[in-house]
Amino acid sequence: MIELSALRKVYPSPDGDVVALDGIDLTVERGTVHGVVGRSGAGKSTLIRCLTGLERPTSGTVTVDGVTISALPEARLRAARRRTGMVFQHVNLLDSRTIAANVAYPLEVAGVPRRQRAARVAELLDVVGLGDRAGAHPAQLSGGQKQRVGIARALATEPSVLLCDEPTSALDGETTREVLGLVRDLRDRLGITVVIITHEPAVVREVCDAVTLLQHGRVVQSGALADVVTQVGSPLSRALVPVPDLPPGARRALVEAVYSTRAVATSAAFAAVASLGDDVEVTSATVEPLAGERVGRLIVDAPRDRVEEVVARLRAAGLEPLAAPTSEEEVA
Ligand SMILES: Nc1ncnc2c1ncn2[C@@H]1O[C@H](COP(=O)(O)OP(=O)(O)OP(=O)(O)O)[C@@H](O)[C@H]1O
Repeated sequence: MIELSALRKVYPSPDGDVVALDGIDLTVERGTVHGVVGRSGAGKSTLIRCLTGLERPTSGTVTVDGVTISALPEARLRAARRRTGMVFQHVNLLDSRTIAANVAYPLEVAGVPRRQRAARVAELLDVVGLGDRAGAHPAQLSGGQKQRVGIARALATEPSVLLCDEPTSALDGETTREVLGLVRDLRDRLGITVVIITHEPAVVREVCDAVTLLQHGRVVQSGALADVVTQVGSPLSRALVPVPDLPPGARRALVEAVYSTRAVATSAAFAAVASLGDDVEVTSATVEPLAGERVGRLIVDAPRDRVEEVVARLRAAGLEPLAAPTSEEEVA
């Protein structure tokens, strides 16, 4: 489990201090995949660096599996770092070494004897599905395979936490799904805790159990995926369940609504709108598979004097409605 408490990081600079993290309180449950999203400069990388102990917080604490990383002296920090594996956007493998030798590298550094190392590397390559490529060199691998080697290397020292910084942004859609499938598998088989920084809503939808949105170094929204997306009008609901652009032209008043298909069938949601008559219509809608279920979001266009009636009807049908939503926000 990871616990951040009142975490603050200030970088001094000649033009004045830069507050990268401004009082972060966050818990990541053991054995879950937690996404961290936010615009460029929101503080995501700083957060990860504080988790690895590469960066010392200005104040506040970082605790990983009961060890307060932020309070450890330098000498003990190195051992603690082995408990956290890092995966980056660009894998940075040693080209002259085989895949197996790349995965073995952190074990060499940790002083693990040769025979033990070989057994562990074989096991790790099996875990990431590259057991038959041990003797290949990085240049012979696809981008997705390289990323899997990076994950195997990060797992070499048996970390309890895997920190992933934009692990799939250099990969195409199919390969992204493959790597995320592996992350899910690691969570399920090894019970590992994963923190994944991403700017891609699809990554959060596909693999995260919980998600946190950062803005200017602060937590704007955080929680289990199924909960945040059904908070109507919230930035994560809008980013993770995006509806197509509203058609141009005159609008009367808008009502936004979200629903989990576990509670409300999409046909029932549309029937509730239809029951309001011809002058109330769905102007944009989507249903996204997410967190093991499906979440729908729709925007209803209605005459201004019927907004309250629309909200009441949608609520009675089991949806979470919001009158007069502001414009769609881009958060990721
Ligand atoms: N070493 C540093 N010295 C000074 N300022 C820094 C340093 N590292 C980060 N910052 C500043 O701290 C803020 C947060 O940066 P950070 O890299 O954590 O954001 P980010 O959300 O990861 O952004 P990106 O998505 O672009 O990587 C930014 O304003 C950045 O300019």
